[in-house]
Amino acid sequence: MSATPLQNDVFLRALLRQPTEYTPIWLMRQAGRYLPEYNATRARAGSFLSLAKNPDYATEVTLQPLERFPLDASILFSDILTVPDAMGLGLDFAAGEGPRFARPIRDEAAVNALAVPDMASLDYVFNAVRQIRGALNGRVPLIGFSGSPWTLACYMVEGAGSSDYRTVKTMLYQRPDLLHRILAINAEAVAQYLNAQIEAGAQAVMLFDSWGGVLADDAFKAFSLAYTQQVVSRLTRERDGRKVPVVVFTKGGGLWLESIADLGCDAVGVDWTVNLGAARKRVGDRVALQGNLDPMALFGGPGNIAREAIKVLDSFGQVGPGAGHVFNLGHGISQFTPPEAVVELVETVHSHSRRWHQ
Ligand SMILES: Cc1c2[nH]c(c1CCC(=O)O)Cc1[nH]c(c(CCC(=O)O)c1C)Cc1[nH]c(c(CCC(=O)O)c1C)Cc1[nH]c(c(C)c1CCC(=O)O)C2
Repeated sequence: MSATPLQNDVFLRALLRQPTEYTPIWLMRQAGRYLPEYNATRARAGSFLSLAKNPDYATEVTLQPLERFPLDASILFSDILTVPDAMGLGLDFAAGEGPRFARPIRDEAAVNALAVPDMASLDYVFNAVRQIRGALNGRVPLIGFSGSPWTLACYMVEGAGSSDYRTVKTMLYQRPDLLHRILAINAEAVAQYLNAQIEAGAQAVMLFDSWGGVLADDAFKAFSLAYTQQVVSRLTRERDGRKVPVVVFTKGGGLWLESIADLGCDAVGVDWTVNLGAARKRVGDRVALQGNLDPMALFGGPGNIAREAIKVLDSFGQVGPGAGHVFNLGHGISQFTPPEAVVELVETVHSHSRRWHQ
């Protein structure tokens, strides 16, 4: 990997709770359908999957939001479902629908046949990481990511998105042994996958536990948290003399912030239902926090977007010694977001946050 020094490491320092002059910002799903240039590249590629599997296209769309907005981090353009795809489940994105697996894991025979995939089958992801690092040339850090073992299991068992998670929860309550076997395989696969991204040049990594929040309290601990913990404990935490921060984002995880902060990660991502100031009191200075503007606040129109962003910054408050805040949305940006809304958001966060960093 090239040794180009980072020109902007505010994001990495905030995650590590080191002093910064302002609050860094990036947005979940910052490369995506709300950008006309993304839609143009996807049309050339033919489909989402051919875009994501081609490192040239993946590099192009990763950089698109950075050309428009002065964001403080970039995120690998890929998807969390690359791992189950590499396990042979047959991923497909039907037009206008969400993801779908041709061969979901529904019974004991399918669980018996499941294994950690050969990481060589995910080389297109690691090649994209290397190529993006080259194209970034030190502008901002690159975030690698994966789904959490539980969130991946949701898609693997359901075979698609779900409104009630009935299939995977049926397995959870009827045959917890099968679900535990899937989760153990996922934890090992995710750890290898993230370590290979770090090896290829990812400078921070994030685990998306997008469906942790649908679980009952005890089930969250046994089926989500325990396996995220296994992943975090297996990660490479330093590379080329720099720490590689780990962020864990659990959508709907507000009730379990203390437990998530105790995983050994550097930062906890929070959705918009959480009061950031209260969250900070609960986790103390054990971890940095990332979040948490309601993505729909970007539909508020001029002035109102700034007002809502300021509320988030003021809720976190003074970013003194040992504290860290990375501004983000509480979940992915909507495909209907007007790009001008992001201009106002980034400008507001960069300018208003300075008063909290003195
Ligand atoms: C659950 C999940 C998925 N994928 C992801 C998650 C976790 C985050 C979350 O909770 O939202 C993660 C993801 N997916 C994508 C990224 C790219 C990086 C970024 O810019 O943040 C990331 C980090 C690209 C994508 N992944 C997908 C798109 C849209 C595909 C398109 O271009 O048509 C993008 C830009 C497709 C996808 N991928 C997934 C779904 C449910 C869908 C369909 C829904 C939708 O269309 O928004 C699974």
